[in-house]
Amino acid sequence: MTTANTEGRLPVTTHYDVRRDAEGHRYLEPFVKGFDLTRIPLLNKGTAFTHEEREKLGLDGLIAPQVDSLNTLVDRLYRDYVQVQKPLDKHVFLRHLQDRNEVLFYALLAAHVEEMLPIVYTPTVGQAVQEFSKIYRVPRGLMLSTDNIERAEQALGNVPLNDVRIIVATDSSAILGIGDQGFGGMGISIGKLSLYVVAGGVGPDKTLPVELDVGTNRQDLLDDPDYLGVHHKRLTGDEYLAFVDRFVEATRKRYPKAIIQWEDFSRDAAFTVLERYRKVVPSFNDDIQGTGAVVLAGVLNACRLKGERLRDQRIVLHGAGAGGIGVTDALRRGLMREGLSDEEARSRLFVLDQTGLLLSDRNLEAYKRTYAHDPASLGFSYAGRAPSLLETVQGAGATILVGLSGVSGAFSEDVVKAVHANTAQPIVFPLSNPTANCEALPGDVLRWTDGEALVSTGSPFAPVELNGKTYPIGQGNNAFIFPGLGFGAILAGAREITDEMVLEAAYALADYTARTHPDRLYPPVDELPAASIEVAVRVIQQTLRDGVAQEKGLDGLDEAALTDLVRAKFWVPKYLPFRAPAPGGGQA
Ligand SMILES: O=C([O-])CC(=O)C(=O)O
Ligand SMILES: [Mg+2]
Repeated sequence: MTTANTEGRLPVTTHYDVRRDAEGHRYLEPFVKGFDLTRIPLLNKGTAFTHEEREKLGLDGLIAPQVDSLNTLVDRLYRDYVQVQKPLDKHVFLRHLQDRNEVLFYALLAAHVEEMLPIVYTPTVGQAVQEFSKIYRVPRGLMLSTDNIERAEQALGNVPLNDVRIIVATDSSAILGIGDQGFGGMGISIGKLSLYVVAGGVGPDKTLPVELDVGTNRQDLLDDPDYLGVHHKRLTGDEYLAFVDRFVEATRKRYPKAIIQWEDFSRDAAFTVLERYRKVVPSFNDDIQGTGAVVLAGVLNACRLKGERLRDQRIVLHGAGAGGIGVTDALRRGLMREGLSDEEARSRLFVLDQTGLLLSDRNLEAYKRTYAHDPASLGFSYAGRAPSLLETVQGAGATILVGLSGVSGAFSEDVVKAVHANTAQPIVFPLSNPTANCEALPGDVLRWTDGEALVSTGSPFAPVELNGKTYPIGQGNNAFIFPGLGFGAILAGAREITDEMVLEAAYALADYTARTHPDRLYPPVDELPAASIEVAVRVIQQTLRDGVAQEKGLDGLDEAALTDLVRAKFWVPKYLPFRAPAPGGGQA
C-alpha cells in the first residue's frame, strides 16, 4: 500500500503503483502530491497532467497552462532530438529525458526504435560508458561499491521500487569490446534495461540497473579526480566473490522474484559468477548465453539460405572470451541437435585466442580446454606455437568465420578470401562491439567475396550497395535474445534459467526470422518487440517442459493463448490517470 511510513520520509513503496478499477481500467494512486510529482520520472507527465489532476494533486500554477497529449509531446521531443548533432549528445538528451519523464522517454524510443537504438545502445553506449563520470547528472539504479557493500541490505532497501523483476548487473571488467571501464559500466546496465522495456515489454518499474564497483585496474581512471568510482584496484579472489555474494544475498531478500542478467564480466569472472549463482537465483550471462543464442539463430538461418545444415559446416571462432566460448557452446548444442555426438560437434569447432588456435598442448584456462584440439590429429601443419587465424581457416576448411575478439580489422582480406575458397557462400560474422572494434566492415567482406558472403555484425551497419544490389546487414546482437528470454522467464516465474531455455530462445528467433523475412539472417531492428514476444512464448513453453515454472495456470495454455498472454502483459508507454483509491478496487 501507499501510506507514508512513521518517520515521515518518502513513502516506502514502489514509485509506480499501478492499480485497476472494477472495470479493469489501469490508474495510478498518488502517494506523493504537488511538486514532487514533477520530479519522480515514473510519475511525471510534464504538460500532460489534466486540469482536473492539476487541481486535485496540488499542481495548480506549477505547470505551463497548455495540456498536451503524449503523442504531441513525442512529436515535440523528436523535433528537438533531430537538432542534436553528435551521437553522445543525443544519448545524453535521451538519458536526461528518461530521468525526467520516463513514459515519454519510452514513447519516443518506441516510435523510433531503429533510429534511437544505436544511441541508447551499441555503439554510442560504449562512448557513454567511457564518459560516464562526465555525463552523470542524477542517480539511477543501485551503485554498490567497496564503500557500502557491507550494508548491501540497507542499500537495497533504499531502492524506491517494490517489485523489481529484472536486474542487469555488471562489474565493468569487460564492457563490450572495450575492456575495464570501472564505475562507467553502469551505462551498459541502464542501456540494456531500456531494451528490456521497449523490446521486452517489462515495465520500467520492474527493472533495476546495478553497478558492482569492485574497483578498476585502469591507472588513468584511478588518477582522475573526476572519476566517480572507488579509487582502488579491483578486488580479486575471495574478496571479489564475497562482494558478489553479499549483493546476491541482499537481492534475494529484497526482490525474491528478480532475475539477474550478468553483463560484461571478464572471461574468468563471467564463468565463475554464472556457475556460482545460477542455481541460487534465476540468472544468466548475456555475453556467454545471450550472444551464444543470437549467433546460433543467425548461423542457422545462413545455413538455410545456403541449402545446407549446420552439421555440414566447419566453424572458426576468433576470440575466446565470454562471448567466444558462449557462442562455441551454443553452436555445439546446435550441432548435437542435428544428431552429432559431443565429440563430433567439437571436431567441427576451431576456437582461437590471442595466441592462436586452442591446442591441448598449450597451457590453457579451464574454460578453454573443452575446445582445445589435439595437435596430432589436427591434420594440418602450422608455423608458430599455435596456428594463426589464416592457417586455421585454410587448414580446417572453414565455411563459417565468427569474430568475438574485440580486435578491429582481424578479418583481413586474405582471411575472408580463404573462407570463400572453401565454400561458395561463406558465413562471416564480425560481431565485436562497438563499431570501432568490429573485426571487418561488412562492405569489405562483401566486396572481397563478390557479394556472396552471408554477413552480420554486432553493432548496426547501413545496408551495403554492391554491383547494383543492396545487402541489408542483420544485427547479430544479443538484444534479439535477452529481452524475450527475460520476459518469458518473468512471466513463467522461472526458478532457474536453464540452458534449454536459452537454446529454445535461439530456435524461436531463427524460426521468427525464417517465417517473416526468409531472405534475412536477423529481423530488422524495428521488429525487436515482435521477435521478443515470440522468444518469450517459446521460453515459457520450455520452462514448463523443464519443470522450472512457478507461475500457476500456464500448463493448459496452447501457443496462441500464451501469445495472447505475453501480448497482454507487454508494457506500453502510456500516461495513466491519477485517481484516488477506488473503494474495493484490486491491485493490478
Ligand atoms: O551490448 C551489446 O551490444 C552486445 C554485448 O552484450 C556485448 O558486446 O558485450
Ligand atoms: Mg555484453
